[in-house]
Amino acid sequence: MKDQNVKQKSPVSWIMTFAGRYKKLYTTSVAAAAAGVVCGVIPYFIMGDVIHRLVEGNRNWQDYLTSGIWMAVFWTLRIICHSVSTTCSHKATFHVLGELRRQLCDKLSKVPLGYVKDMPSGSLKNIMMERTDSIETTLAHILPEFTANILAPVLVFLYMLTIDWKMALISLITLPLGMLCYCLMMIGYEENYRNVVTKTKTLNDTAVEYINGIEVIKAFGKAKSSYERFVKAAKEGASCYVEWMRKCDIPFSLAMTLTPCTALTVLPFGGYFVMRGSLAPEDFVMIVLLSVGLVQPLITCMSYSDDIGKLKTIIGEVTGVLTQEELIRPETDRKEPEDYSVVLENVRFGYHEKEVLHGISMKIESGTMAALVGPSGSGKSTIAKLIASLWDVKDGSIRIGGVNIKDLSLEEYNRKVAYVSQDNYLFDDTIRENIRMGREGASDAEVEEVARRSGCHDFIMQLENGYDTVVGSSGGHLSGGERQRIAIARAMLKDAPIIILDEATAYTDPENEALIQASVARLVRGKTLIVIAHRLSTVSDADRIFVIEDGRVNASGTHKELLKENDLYRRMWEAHISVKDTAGSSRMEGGSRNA
Ligand SMILES: Nc1ncnc2c1ncn2[C@@H]1O[C@H](COP(=O)(O)OP(=O)(O)OP(=O)(O)O)[C@@H](O)[C@H]1O
Repeated sequence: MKDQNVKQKSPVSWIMTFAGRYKKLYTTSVAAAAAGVVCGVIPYFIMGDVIHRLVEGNRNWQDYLTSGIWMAVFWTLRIICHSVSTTCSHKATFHVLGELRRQLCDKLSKVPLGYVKDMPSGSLKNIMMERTDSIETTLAHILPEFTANILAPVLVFLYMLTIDWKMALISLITLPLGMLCYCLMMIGYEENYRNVVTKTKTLNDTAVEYINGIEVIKAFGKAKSSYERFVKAAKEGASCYVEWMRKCDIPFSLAMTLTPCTALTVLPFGGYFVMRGSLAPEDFVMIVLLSVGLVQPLITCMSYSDDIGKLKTIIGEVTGVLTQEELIRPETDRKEPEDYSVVLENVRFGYHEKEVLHGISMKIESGTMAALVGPSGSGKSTIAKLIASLWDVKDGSIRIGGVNIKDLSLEEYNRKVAYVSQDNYLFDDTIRENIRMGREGASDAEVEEVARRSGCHDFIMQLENGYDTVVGSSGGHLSGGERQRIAIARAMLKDAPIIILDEATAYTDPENEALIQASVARLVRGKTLIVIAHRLSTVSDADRIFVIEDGRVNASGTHKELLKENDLYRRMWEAHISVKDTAGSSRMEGGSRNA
């Protein structure tokens, strides 16, 4: 399905877009609902016939018994049809919801990382879970019940026309008045509903932020102000809803009172026609009975307009996600890279409107180690993320082994590149499974081997359940350094030919960092390694160091060359050495004090 096709569709065709091979179930559901309506109306015809026979003086009780049995049969059939109809529509609806979530999940893996990161943390989850769930009842009931509730009064009205056309029309007099009141209530519906949705979203995002940021909130004594923000959002959400409901009160009550009042017109006019002799008393009784059943289904239909409004808003939100621009990639590789060299040619990129990379060009030979260094905010991580294909360049190109990465499929590309950042996410699973995520199907022995070689086996074995220790949500049961080491082991298990380490050891103490570096160096031998590190000593033996300043490559070369030729690098190196010296001497001072 092309996502663009999802845009601007009516709710029914939108549902059908996701129903796939379950479309037939919806068709069956509607057909069964229609059959149920016919079965539900036939007893009225039989009833009319019974009244006629009674008035004509028929005293044969067997005739009435047969009519009663037929009425029971049709009512039973009506219940069976209703049950078939709802079963089919529910089955189809659960498939639609499943498909919807699958497409949303799939979409998130194809859109640029920035889109996901820029959304408040609660919003996407809210769209995928709560909001999608909330349309289940509407989706399951709308098609069969709308059909039934429209078709039934139409059939009843047609039947009334055959009895007495004037009385049939008279029975509808209050309907337009009721509808008018209902329409008045619906003025500004979409805007009001959107308003409620926005307020609910704000409340949701505030709650998620409050929970996610609880550590900072406590540490900085912000509990009161954060709680107040949450309460304010809750109050605004509630008052916006109450205000809307208050506006609806009078027109809604009038609509609900006027619409079913068929008796107001049918009784006086019918009585008058009977007295004048232009309407048979038995037809009058029948018209009164039918007029009662004429309006109720229409009221039920009107009550769906609320659900349809909600459905439209949710369709808008879901299509908003589904129509997001994806990273432009083919399904399969258009060309096979010759090697694993990485070349950036005049790359320009910006988050939103602000450009942060202003024409970056660099060449990293296959199988070598390159380092990106530079002041904070100069664009190092952005370059790494572009190479890892988390965003698309705005201008220029990135080539792997001579092939533009836009000509490589995302799936294949992900196999070729392993990216480890400062904040690698660990899933709430065991350490073993978190490492195994690097290569599906890796054996326990392979997982342990890579952990040993990445220098995390020892600390894992000290945990209560070793490799079977569950790391908690986002790896919260582990320290920052431990999380990073596991993320490195996971990337090493992937065994990708290009490895990007973006401050991957930032949380690790210098001793452990040196250990990890040595392990990584052994593990990545022969691969292309791109490292970003603030501690310059950890990258001084890189084959090539790129000095990034303000979104541009200021210089490149080996450590020795840059020390000799580049002012910025020399200053950074001197600052790094003096910090190291200070840290070293204070450690020594601390040591002598302790001695
Ligand atoms: N998601 C984002 N949205 C908007 N601007 C961003 C985003 N990520 C980074 N930036 C901006 O882009 C610029 C480059 O950031 P980047 O993280 O690439 O720098 P860096 O050199 O890696 O910094 P550091 O060494 O501190 O990690 C900065 O001005 C930063 O504020």
